[in-house]
Amino acid sequence: MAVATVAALLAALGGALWLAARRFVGPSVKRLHRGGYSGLMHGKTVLITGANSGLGRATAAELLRLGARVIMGCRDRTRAEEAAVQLRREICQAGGPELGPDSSGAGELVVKELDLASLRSVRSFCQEVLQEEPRLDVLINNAGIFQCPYMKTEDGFEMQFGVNHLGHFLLTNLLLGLLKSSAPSRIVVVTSKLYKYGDINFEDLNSEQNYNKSFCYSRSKLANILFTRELARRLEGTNVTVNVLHPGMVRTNLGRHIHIPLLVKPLFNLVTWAFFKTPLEGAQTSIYLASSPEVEGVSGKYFGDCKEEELLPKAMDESVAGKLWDVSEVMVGILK
Ligand SMILES: NC(=O)C1=CN([C@@H]2O[C@H](COP(=O)(O)OP(=O)(O)OC[C@H]3O[C@@H](n4cnc5c(N)ncnc54)[C@H](OP(=O)(O)O)[C@@H]3O)[C@@H](O)[C@H]2O)C=CC1
Ligand SMILES: CC1=C(/C=C/C(C)=C/C=C/C(C)=C/C=O)C(C)(C)CCC1
Repeated sequence: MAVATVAALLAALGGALWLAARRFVGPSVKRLHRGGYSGLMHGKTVLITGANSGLGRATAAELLRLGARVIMGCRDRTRAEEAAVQLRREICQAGGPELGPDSSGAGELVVKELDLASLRSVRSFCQEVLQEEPRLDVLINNAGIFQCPYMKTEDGFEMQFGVNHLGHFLLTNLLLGLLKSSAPSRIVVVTSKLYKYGDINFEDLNSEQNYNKSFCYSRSKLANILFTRELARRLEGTNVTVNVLHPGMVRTNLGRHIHIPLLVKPLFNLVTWAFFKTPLEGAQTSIYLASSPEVEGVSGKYFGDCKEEELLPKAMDESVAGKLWDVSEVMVGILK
């Protein structure tokens, strides 16, 4: 009995040590712009959706540090203001420059309300941006919702397809004129490797016949890639580029709809701590595509860990991408 207990304790200790070693020795992405305030993004305006949490927040922090004017497009003003206050404080504590338009080399944070589950909200957000912003250099379509129970957006779309694809589809289209007039400019789209398990089933895009939350997430992320490729084709010759990335598995709030029994939670936390990237690690490819001179002029490509990667044929199907574009135009009501 005593031997069994000691063996179990040793196994648990060994397991914990192995997980800790994975975290600290395992492969991690290098921080692209280490410390310092290079001013690389000075004079540039960047709009990030879902910038109050996870990858969006980490991306905002880094681009702010590089001198950008960062517009945080967030659905909850209170959560967004809180995040903005924290981001400013973190930069000041790290010895960064004073934030604000008057201090040289400093970035600036602007919070604006944007609910991608409401076409009305997307339209009024864009109207405000077009009225107030003379330029837009980078748009980062980052916000996302993952495996929620069956819900519909204000306009009756299945929630994951509505927020992850359709909301961003309308947003991007309404801001294209400003991006074009600010060229060279960039659009960065955040997808997931889970796109592999999705298909664009045109006959039931709102999943009214059958709802599978994993399939719907994957379908929305496949839509992000097809959208990127079709948009890149349409933007040829405009000096506006659009690329798509997967961040890897990142420890964020994305899993909020996954129910994990209380007893298993500590183990789950340990595993995600060991195997998942931190938000700052996960945000590196977004930051790279938004700011690096290395990808100037590159468009329509898929990236992971700051390198181009191959896509499955279904994500490169031009006829599906074209049809999805046409159907999305009708769904969001921008058909000319
Ligand atoms: N974490 C991961 O392992 C992976 C993440 N991704 C992708 O990364 C992106 C960022 O997710 P991540 O940072 O992980 O998750 P978080 O949940 O931490 O952040 C998601 C952000 O999207 C916002 N959001 C959700 N719904 C809406 C809406 N209706 N309107 C406006 N904003 C909304 C959230 O706002 P609020 O805080 O108010 O809810 C939040 O700011 C997503 O597109 C996700 O699919 C891809 C692969 C893996
Ligand atoms: C860390 C953590 C969680 C987060 C899970 C995440 C972040 C899931 C990521 C999903 C992926 C990989 C999506 C790919 O597109 C939970 C479930 C809230 C439970 C507590 C610990």
